[in-house]
Amino acid sequence: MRRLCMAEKESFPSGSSSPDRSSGADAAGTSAPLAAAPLAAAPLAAPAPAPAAPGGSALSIRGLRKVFGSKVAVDGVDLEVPSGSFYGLVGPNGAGKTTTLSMATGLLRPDAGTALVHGVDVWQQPLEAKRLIGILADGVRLFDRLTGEQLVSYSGMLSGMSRETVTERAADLLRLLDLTEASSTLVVDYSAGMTKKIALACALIHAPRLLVLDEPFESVDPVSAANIRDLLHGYVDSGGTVIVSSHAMDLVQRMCDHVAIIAAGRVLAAGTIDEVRDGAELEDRFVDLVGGRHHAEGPAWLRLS
Ligand SMILES: Nc1ncnc2c1ncn2[C@@H]1O[C@H](COP(=O)(O)OP(=O)(O)OP(=O)(O)O)[C@@H](O)[C@H]1O
Repeated sequence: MRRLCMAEKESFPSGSSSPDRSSGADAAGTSAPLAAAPLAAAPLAAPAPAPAAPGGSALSIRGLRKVFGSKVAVDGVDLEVPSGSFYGLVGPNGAGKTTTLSMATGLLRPDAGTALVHGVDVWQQPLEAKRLIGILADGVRLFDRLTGEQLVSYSGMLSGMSRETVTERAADLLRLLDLTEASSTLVVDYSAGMTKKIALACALIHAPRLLVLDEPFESVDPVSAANIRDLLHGYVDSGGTVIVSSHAMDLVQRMCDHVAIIAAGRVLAAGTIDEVRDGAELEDRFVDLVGGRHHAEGPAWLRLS
């Protein structure tokens, strides 16, 4: 969230770039560390080769922990995200989803624990790890005085791709995300949904092995959301891995093959969708596990008759 911007500035190791520094490393507001990591040009739907992944995990998290003052935001999270999976991360507001994903992708330094992306330690080998990751972070600022096309193109060029490849991919992404008409508009003038989509394009342009998307469908219209789902399914079918945090349980149940339910900084359940929902609807299982339903009609003053 907005707070993340501050945390990021403090959390980057010396020698690596904070996502919102003016180095230009983070045209997407999300992928600054990629700037110093030249990437081989690759077709959009064919993620770049990755080091061998022990156990076939795209992301392996062990004992991640983060404390803000007296608030334990993430309290020893373990997660195993299989390579080639479409993984949903769900939890109530303030559960620690954004904090967990930020630590797992190198945006926020953990107090404890490790995160391996395809076997590469995100905090020990940050540049190598970040080549493998595309991030749509929630609430991180973009370079919004660029046009949509410039923002996506610079994200690609900062990843080391040739201008020709970047131009081709940027045009593909703008078209797929229904942003071609708005390609010359400054991002600051975009709607919330358009901003989300352009940030997604920035996360995709270097064809990462792992896509981490925090609330990618928030504010996005239904047609664009359907197009994005198709795009992501095609990416997963080609060998990529998607982790998506969302509050839309029905969407996660339909779209993902794995899910983890997180609350108060801990994982309450994780596995395939069928394992976690255990014969019930995912939403009902979520409410059962997380609790907090009030079953009240609200205060008397709010009842109009
Ligand atoms: N930089 C920060 N400083 C202080 N507290 C923070 C910071 N970032 C997160 N928190 C706290 O950590 C907890 C987890 O926040 P986080 O944003 O990870 O939750 P979330 O599951 O993503 O929530 P939501 O679904 O509402 O987006 C919350 O209590 C939040 O207030």
